[in-house]
Amino acid sequence: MTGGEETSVTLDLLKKKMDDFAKERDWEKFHSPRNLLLALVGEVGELSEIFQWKGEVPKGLPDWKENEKLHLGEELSDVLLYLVRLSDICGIDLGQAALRKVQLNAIKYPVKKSNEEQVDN
Ligand SMILES: Nc1ccn([C@H]2C[C@H](O)[C@@H](COP(=O)(O)OP(=O)(O)OP(=O)(O)O)O2)c(=O)n1
Repeated sequence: MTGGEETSVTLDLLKKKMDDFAKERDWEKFHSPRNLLLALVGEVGELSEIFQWKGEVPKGLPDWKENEKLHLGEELSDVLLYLVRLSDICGIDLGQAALRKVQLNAIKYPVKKSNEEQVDN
């Protein structure tokens, strides 16, 4: 189910691939923040359609056919690629921003406190 030659995929590599893709087609004019956001939301919709009406599905999707998983990978990728591109076009370092957010989450939800909350619930 691999679609590329790269062994290590980084956000920077995906950013570069999207930039090359747009430049080669002279599509940079279409990749405005608003257009990319709308494209991203559209792809989230396509991703949601895959799960729509299925009810809850077990982790790992053991009963799914290979072509269904391939399709899921494609829609997840569209979401990721537009998110990476939107971040780049907005001048946001997505990797650094996400790392910072993980740290903020840990401060907001300390381990001990969240364990106590689980017991309370
Ligand atoms: N102006 C565009 C159009 C497409 N893409 C790239 C990013 C996405 O990864 C993918 C989206 O392509 P489509 O709009 O053809 O969407 P799908 O691949 O989901 O096809 P469909 O909507 O027919 O299922 O192509 C892009 O960067 N800029």
